[in-house]
Amino acid sequence: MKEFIISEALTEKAVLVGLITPEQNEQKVKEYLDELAFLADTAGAEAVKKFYQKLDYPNPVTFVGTGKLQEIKEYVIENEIGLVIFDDELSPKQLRNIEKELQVKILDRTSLILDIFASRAQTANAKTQVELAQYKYMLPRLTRLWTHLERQRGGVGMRGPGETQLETDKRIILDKIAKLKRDLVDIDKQKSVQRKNRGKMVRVALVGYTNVGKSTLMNQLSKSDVFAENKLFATLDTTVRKVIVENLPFLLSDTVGFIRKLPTELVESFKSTLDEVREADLLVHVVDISHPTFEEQIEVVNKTLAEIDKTEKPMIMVFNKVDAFTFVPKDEDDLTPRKRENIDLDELKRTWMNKLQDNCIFISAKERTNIDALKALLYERVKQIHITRFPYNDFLFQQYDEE
Ligand SMILES: Nc1nc2c(ncn2[C@@H]2O[C@H](COP(=O)(O)OP(=O)(O)OP(=O)(O)O)[C@@H](O)[C@H]2O)c(=O)[nH]1
Repeated sequence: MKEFIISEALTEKAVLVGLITPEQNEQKVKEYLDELAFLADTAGAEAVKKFYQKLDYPNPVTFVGTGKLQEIKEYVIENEIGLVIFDDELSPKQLRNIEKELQVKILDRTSLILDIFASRAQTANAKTQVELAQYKYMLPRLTRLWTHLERQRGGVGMRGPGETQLETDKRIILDKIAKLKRDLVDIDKQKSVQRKNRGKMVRVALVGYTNVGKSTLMNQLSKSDVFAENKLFATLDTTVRKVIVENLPFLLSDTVGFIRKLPTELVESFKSTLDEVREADLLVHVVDISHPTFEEQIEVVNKTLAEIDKTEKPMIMVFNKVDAFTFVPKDEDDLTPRKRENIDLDELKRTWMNKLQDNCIFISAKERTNIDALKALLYERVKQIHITRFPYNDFLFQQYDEE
């Protein structure tokens, strides 16, 4: 089953395909494909061409229309492309038909993200979570992957009487899923013991869209050396550090970045990573304000948070990368897909501060702009939580004084 992990194959030129529908306008699809190109790059593939098609809804047989598929096919043959990536999730039937027609490797956004996850997973926990997510993704697509095996009845010893190969394969995968889930329960137990052992310290979790600068900020706040890279999902596992501001220690965790269009059942596979979010006392939502679609990224993060944790937690919004914010003036004849084209940074600050009051702050983690102000804000919030929880106990402060 390991051949499902396809990282090694992704060193090739890729073509991207997006559909413009009444739900996804042209500007949005262009932004999605830019992000898909970034994802492809992270996986090791170079996006050399983007194809778009306007349709009322995806073609149930081939996703795009037959004419468009022929156009893609000609391009693929002419330019010796080995990989075509679709921005939306393909049904097993669409996948099968497209593969048959194009005769090259076909991926969709989900399988590409899972491939990146697979190549980034370092610890047993991350590896188990990714493998579980991959099998969950694979299960409904078995007909595509395994029909050729259906004819080879009798070949594999584990098969039950009267079962087709497909049923056997499904059963094998369901068994694997069950085993991975059990493994994760064990890992969860260990992790929750670890979390309990962290004592009474207030827990703060950095959350945010992928590549917004969470690890960079973690480094700045904790002076640690967490891996920060301009690639998506540099952080798959949660890193926890003790941070001390003034005299007040608290625990800060860096979590996996969120991304749009990731199916919820796959998000669930990352349960033990996301437990860090569930069990946090305070969320620090990091935003890349220099990104053209940062508002949409905020929505994706808030939506994902609501899915994984029903309780409303206190949250601070940290608008990062102010150094990279570019102002696009009103009168410029501009083709940009930028939503905020007529807004400068001050106006943006005013808008968000009106909305969130002192629950937001504008920083540059890279250039250390306003980091001290962020520390002061964190100090206030962590102190409040600590005092509410232990009104008669200044244990934490004492503990640190004694160290
Ligand atoms: N210009 C600018 N770049 C920044 C800033 N903070 C981080 N970056 C860059 O943004 C990229 C992503 O940073 P990370 O810290 O890895 O982001 P992350 O949110 O942890 O990423 P994931 O692990 O994908 O979730 C890196 O190239 C950083 O150098 C900033 O304040 N300004």
